[in-house]
Parts: sequence; structure tokens; C-alpha cells
Amino acid sequence: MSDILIVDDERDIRELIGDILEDEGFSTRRVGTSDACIAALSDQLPALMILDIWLKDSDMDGIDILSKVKRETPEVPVVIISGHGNVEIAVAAIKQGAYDFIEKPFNIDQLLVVIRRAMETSRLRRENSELRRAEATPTELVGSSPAFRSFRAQLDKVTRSNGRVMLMGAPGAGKETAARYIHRNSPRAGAAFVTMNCAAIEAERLEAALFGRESEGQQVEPGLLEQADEGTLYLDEVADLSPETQGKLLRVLVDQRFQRVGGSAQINVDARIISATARDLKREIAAGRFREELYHRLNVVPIHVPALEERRSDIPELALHFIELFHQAEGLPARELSEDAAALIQTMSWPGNVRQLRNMIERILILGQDRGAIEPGELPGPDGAMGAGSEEERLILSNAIAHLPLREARELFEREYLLTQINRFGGNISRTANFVGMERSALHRKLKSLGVVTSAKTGARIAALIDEGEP
Ligand SMILES: Nc1ncnc2c1ncn2[C@@H]1O[C@H](COP(=O)(O)OP(=O)(O)OP(=O)(O)O)[C@@H](O)[C@H]1O
Repeated sequence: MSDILIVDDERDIRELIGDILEDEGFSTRRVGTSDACIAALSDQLPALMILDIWLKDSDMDGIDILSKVKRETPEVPVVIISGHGNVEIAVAAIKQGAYDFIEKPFNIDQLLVVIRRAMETSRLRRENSELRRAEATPTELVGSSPAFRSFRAQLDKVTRSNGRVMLMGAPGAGKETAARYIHRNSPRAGAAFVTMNCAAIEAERLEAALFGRESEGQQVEPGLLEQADEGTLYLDEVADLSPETQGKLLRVLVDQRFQRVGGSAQINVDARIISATARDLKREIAAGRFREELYHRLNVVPIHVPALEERRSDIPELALHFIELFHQAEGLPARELSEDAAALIQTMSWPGNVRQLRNMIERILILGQDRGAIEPGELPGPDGAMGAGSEEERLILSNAIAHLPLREARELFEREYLLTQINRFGGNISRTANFVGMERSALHRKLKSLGVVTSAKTGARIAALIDEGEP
């Protein structure tokens, strides 16, 4: 049954609204002050709140309560009751996130219509966001470059064990995605995957968040560790834990059990811990910012998550994957990637890694053409590109290539040189070939042999061929 919290300082109005709603099959809780309202909210979140703007004998008025609710639990829809002549305030409340307002004196039908609509909208919004979350979480890890395959092989190995894993990699490289992959393919897949962002949590709240809370006569609030029982707890950005919270976490890892805040019983849980960091923890330890013992406890199996620059040939395949994802989930146009665009995106710099690529694709699909292949002109300009070949840079590179005796080093420079030139010519293979004095087909072959994919569709196949050709 849907629970509605009614907040009004006038008893008659509270009781009237409450009785009407109960007749309609809703359950209600009724309070007259801001303190009672806050207590009711922390006791249990309602499905909807009806809130009077003016509250006598209260520390907070309706607008203060509204902003607290929208900040802390935005999923609870709030319908404002305003007195006659307070419409301006009610409109301001809507701007702050209230769903709608009803003006006193109101008629019952109008009240019921607003409430039913608010409930329906909030249900749809909840379903949509759950759907989106499910769709935004890839069911597979996309990538077939040698670097990515060796990374995936390491993940596959640890899925079978139960050991703690530390994922180290640049922002947006796919650490959480990798952690979810491990969980989903492990014997723990049937239980929860719970995440805690260590950078976002304050030291005072960590204990309650991690261990939960209980008090006499009140409900027990299980913490993240308990929620992850038999499943996996993902600790994101562990390097950002304050020294104090590092100590607390270490204690749990050592003792393997804990007490809820306010409770006395020892609780044992079986949660696998996977942690992640974008920072160099050894350096953090040397600088005295991270506890070495915690590092060793968490870092049982270290896995490096390769940045996009270490696996450029995966970029077109990932771009196509995101086009398909946004097409399926959001109805955005299902476009192709032109050969030139596929070449160009491999030369760009991607400090935000897969997330940046994903955002770029989303932006292009929203703002760009409705159909046809994505062309280099739709990609971000030189600012988003790798050092786009100044004349001086080109000379340095070609001199280096001309004088380098070692084949491997020569290939490396050649690759960088060719990438720079493709970038400079906006991904246009013909113009690049012309400039570097090669036939177009020869340039294609050369790029393939250097691990640069010139066709998005065949990208995976080519990467596989290159991989097989490697020692
Ligand atoms: N191999 C992959 N295949 C498909 N999608 C991926 C892959 N790796 C990452 N993504 C997508 O890229 C985005 C960023 O990935 P994720 O959140 O896992 O990165 P992260 O390294 O945990 O980021 P942060 O450093 O900010 O915590 C997500 O939308 C994720 O779905």
C-alpha cells in the first residue's frame, strides 16, 4: 500500500486530507511540525509527501523541508499546499523541485488527480532510471586489442577465486565495469554488487554507511558490508579515504567482523572486496597519505586496467558499441562510423578514457545529423586531438625515423608519425597518403600492421589478426 506523509500545522486540514486518502486506499502518516516531519522521514521514506508551506511552531518551513528532501531523497515526490494568495511561493517551490501545488481551499477531486499523477510520474521515473542503469551497464566487456585481451584474461582468472582484487587505472578506463564483470562471472553473481565511493563519503558517516546502524525500538539499518553479504563490495577511489577511515576499514579487514553503530552484536559477513584507484598508491604510501598495511590487505591481486591510449585499436569498436547502446536505450539515431572518423578517433587524446568516448558519442548522436555515417567534421576539433602535428613536430619525427637503426623503435615512431599525420588531415586517409608519399592502399596496410584499424566494422577482426601475428 502506498504510504503518504501529510505535513500541515492545521489539524483539521491534516485529518481531512488523511481521511480522504485512506478512503481511497492509501495509508497515511500525519504530522504537524518540521521536527516530526524529519523524524517521520528518517523512520521510513514515504511514497509521496504533501507539504504545507507555512508551519507554525517549527524550526523549518515547508520550503526548507522541500530543499532538504530534494537534496537527500530526490525520488520522493512532494506536493505543496499553499494558502490562498501564496501562489508565487508555490511556483518558487516547483522551481525547487516540488511536483505540483494545490491551493487552499481545495476540492477533493483536484487533490486526488494531483496525487495520482505525482505517484505515476515518480513510478515511471524510477522504472526508467532502473532500466537505464541496467542498460548502461554493459553485459560484455568491449575490446579485442592485445592489451585488452590480456587484461580480460586476468579478470577471468580472478572470477574463480575469492581473493581481494585491486584495480588500478586511469579515470574512466573501466575499473567499475571490470569489477562488475568479475562479480557477474563469479559464484557470487546471485548476490548483490554494492559500491561505495570512498571519495564522496565523509569520515563521520563512513562507519554508519559501512557497518549500518541500530537503536533500541528502531529499525535496524544494515550497512553496505551487510548488503554485500555473499556478494561483492566495490570500494571506489580508496586513495581518497581519510587516514581515520583507513584505520577503521583496516580493522574490519583484519577482524573480518564488526558491530553496527549503536549495536553490540558481532556481525560476520562474507563479502568479497574489490577496490579501485586512479592514483599511484605506492607514491601515496611514500608520502604518508596511505597506510601500507591497508594497501597490502586490499592489494592481494593487483590488476592494471589499460587506458584507451594503450589500446587505440579498440576505440572504433567501442564507439560502435556506444552508438548501438544509445540507440537501444534512448532511441538515438543508429549511425555508422566513417572510415576517416574511425581513423581519426584513434589518434585523439582521451584523458577521460572510455567514459569520455562514451560521452562524445552521446553528444554527437544528440546534436549531430540524424542519419548517415559520423564524419570527422562532427568530431571535436584540435583541442580534443593529440598534438596535431606542427611542422616542427613532423620534422623531428621524420628525422627520428630516418636515423633510427632499431626496427622496433622505428616502427614505434612510424606509428606515432602516421597517427599525427592522420590527425592533422582530419582522418582523411587519401590526403594523409598523399602527404606522406604513399599509395592509399599501402597506407592502409601499413596502418593495419602497426595496429591502427582503418575500418570500424572489421576492427575486431584486424586486431585479432595482428594479435595472432605477434610473438
Ligand atoms: N570495456 C568496456 N566495454 C564497454 N563499456 C565500457 C568498458 N569499459 C568502460 N565502459 C563504460 O565506460 C564508462 C566508464 O567506465 P567505469 O565507470 O567502469 O570507469 P572507472 O574507471 O570506474 O571510472 P572512475 O575512475 O571515474 O571511477 C561506463 O559507462 C562503462 O559502462
